[in-house]
Amino acid sequence: MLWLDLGNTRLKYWLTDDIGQIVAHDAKQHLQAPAELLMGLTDRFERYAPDFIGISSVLGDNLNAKVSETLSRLNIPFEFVHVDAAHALMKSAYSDQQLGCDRWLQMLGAVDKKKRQCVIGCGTAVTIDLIDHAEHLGGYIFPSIYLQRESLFSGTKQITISNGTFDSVNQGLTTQDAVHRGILLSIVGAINEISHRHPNFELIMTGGDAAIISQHVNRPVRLRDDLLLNGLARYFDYRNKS
Ligand SMILES: Nc1ncnc2c1ncn2[C@@H]1O[C@H](COP(=O)(O)OP(=O)(O)OP(=O)(O)O)[C@@H](O)[C@H]1O
Ligand SMILES: CC(C)(CO)[C@@H](O)C(=O)NCCC(=O)O
Ligand SMILES: [K+]
Repeated sequence: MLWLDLGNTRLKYWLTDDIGQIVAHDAKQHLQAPAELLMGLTDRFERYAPDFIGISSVLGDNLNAKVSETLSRLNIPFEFVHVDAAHALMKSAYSDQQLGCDRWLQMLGAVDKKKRQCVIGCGTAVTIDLIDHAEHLGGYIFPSIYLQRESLFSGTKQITISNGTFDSVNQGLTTQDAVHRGILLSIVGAINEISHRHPNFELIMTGGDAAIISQHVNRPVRLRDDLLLNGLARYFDYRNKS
């Protein structure tokens, strides 16, 4: 099987064998041109010769149509995931017309009906979702630390582009430190507040910035980099059985 994750920043793919082991994987910045990037990958995908391609996309109908057009040339069956708020593995009170596919799949990949869970995705946006015994209660969406920094750069005169690091939540004494520490605190503070309100929810983090952020969270965090892939596998596995 070939699995595709079309995110706002990167395109990721995984090739898995019959027992679900990853045999090839890559992640590439798509610079808002995912269909073009896919075009460049079609030779490789043809060589992989998967029997099916399962797709998570948060790119919207227009880009998804272009992606479909590109994939049609491969003569390999493919299918986009559609969020289902009434799915047997997890019910959701969230509008399934709106809930991002990546968010939903990350939850589907983590969900355990015996647990209370807080799933935090740290990609282009940071998402925080609460799940109570396989019932999604809703969540929060924040701009990532990088998006927050860009908005300060573009919306102010005196804060100019700099390449500081997000490594502390203590008060800063320079513009660069104040910006980076303030932004990191906005997300870490929110996570700590949410975890304080929901003390018996297990904290699970995934995505590119999970390691940077989790260091400052004041409760144990489970880092998982396989949630979306696991969600994709569960989704299509379930579909094939029903
Ligand atoms: N200057 C930057 N601007 C934006 N993102 C950056 C920058 N530098 C690094 N990044 C990384 O790009 C990542 C976004 O892609 P990543 O693959 O990590 O997460 P993701 O959840 O897959 O994102 P998405 O699915 O939205 O593409 C951010 O998590 C961040 O670590
Ligand atoms: C929040 C993001 C950007 C995270 O990648 C994505 O899941 C998305 O575009 N979601 C749609 C909005 C929503 O989830 O309510
Ligand atoms: K948008």
